[in-house]
Amino acid sequence: MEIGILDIKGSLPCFEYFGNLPTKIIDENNIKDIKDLDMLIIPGGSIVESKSLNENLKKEIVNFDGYIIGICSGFQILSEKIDIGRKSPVPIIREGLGLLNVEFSPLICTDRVKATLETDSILGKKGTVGEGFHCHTYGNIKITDKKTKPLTISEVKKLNYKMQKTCKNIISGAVCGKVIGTMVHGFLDNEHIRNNILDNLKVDEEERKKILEKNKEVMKKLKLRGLKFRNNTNKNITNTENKKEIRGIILLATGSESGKTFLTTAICSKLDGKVLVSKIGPDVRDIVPALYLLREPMLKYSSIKISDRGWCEVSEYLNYLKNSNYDYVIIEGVMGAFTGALNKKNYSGAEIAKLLNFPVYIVSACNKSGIEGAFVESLAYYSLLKEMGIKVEGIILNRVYNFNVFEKVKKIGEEIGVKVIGIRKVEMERRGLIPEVEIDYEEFCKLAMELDIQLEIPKVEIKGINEENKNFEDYLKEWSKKIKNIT
Ligand SMILES: NC(=O)CC[C@H](N)C(=O)O
Repeated sequence: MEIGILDIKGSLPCFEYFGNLPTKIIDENNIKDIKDLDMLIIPGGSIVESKSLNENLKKEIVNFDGYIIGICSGFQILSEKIDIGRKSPVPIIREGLGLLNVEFSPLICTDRVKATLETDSILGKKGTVGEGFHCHTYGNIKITDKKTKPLTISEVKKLNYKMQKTCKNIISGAVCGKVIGTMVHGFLDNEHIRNNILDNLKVDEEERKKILEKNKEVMKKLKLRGLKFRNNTNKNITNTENKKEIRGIILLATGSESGKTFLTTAICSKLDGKVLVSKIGPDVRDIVPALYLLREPMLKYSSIKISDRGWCEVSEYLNYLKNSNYDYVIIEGVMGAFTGALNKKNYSGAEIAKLLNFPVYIVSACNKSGIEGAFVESLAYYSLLKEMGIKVEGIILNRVYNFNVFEKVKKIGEEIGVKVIGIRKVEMERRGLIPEVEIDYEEFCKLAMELDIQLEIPKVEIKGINEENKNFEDYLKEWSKKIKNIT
């Protein structure tokens, strides 16, 4: 039994485990081997956005007569067409392979879901339920012909950033003969789904063992291939020592669109060792570029809940870290550090940073109020975060366009003991580099790797939740009084 996993530009072969089924890596160099496979798994990623399929690869996939399972991006390329024109006044249509009679258009979802099989397939009988998660920008599915049947229905709560009043069932997969597609990542990692596949392919015990053995090797290789993205090629990507220190930071911004995702990705590209990258709040799409270069899987711990939104509670997160062997933990904040703080308790990035008790860097971009304005704004954030008892490691001014000016604010920072780091402006105006509308992981990661960024990442002590009775309003009042005293 030979099960291929496609590892090409923009694909995420380590995002999930695919039931530990893959026994062979298929890339640009051995596409001729596709025809000899029993099954081809096409992972998620930005395969459409990265324009990764060349004519030869297309031909091999279309002519392949074994099973094909496409997940998310892998599903999209099996369809007829994909409109990736999010926030574009006109649709931006990319042709798919047409193996499934499906059309895709923008629909954002990052929920963890229960998904139910709508029809019998090698994944199991109709009515079988599995778990997994969505992580897409273009996930609206229209089936255009009866030949193709809905495969999975997902129960979702949040679509296009909006909480639904009640849980909604959306079509999340399609099947036509031996071609299968689903948006649900991790679906094959459900033990019973994996077993159904092996049963339906009539794989005996002996062969199952062989598959597992081969899969271990495949996983190792896939992971090592990711090193091409690490600037720091000490090649130490697995930390085997038990008790050792974890270093970590949280990037909290003064507002959205400050380039947090780009910085998170760039920082991860410089690190050596085992890295956990997580997002405060539910929008796990932001950490996918970092996972792309780290070749780490998306985990429940990839999203830290902010109020009731997201995947795992702060306490669960800290527990997980306590028993982990990570060298680094990089956490990307959400919107501005204080956005939502007066709304409900623990509704802001700053409050989550406090609960985690991790050091923080404040990120402020210079493109709105200039280097001067960004510095002033960050200082205000700095002092209020301090007021809240949060450790602030420093200020990162992003998109610095003039280093003479920057040096002046840096010096002023030095005089008061505040570390100010300047990151040069990177030209990122075109689609494919803007996470919010379209992102090509390969291009985005290449740019991130080239970024010169040197940060002190301090040791963190993983304790229990750092909870206090005071709420944000109290801190804000106290801090405001101090400002009043200046006048
Ligand atoms: N996770 C994925 O495979 C994402 C697919 C595609 N890039 C989208 O955002 O819709």
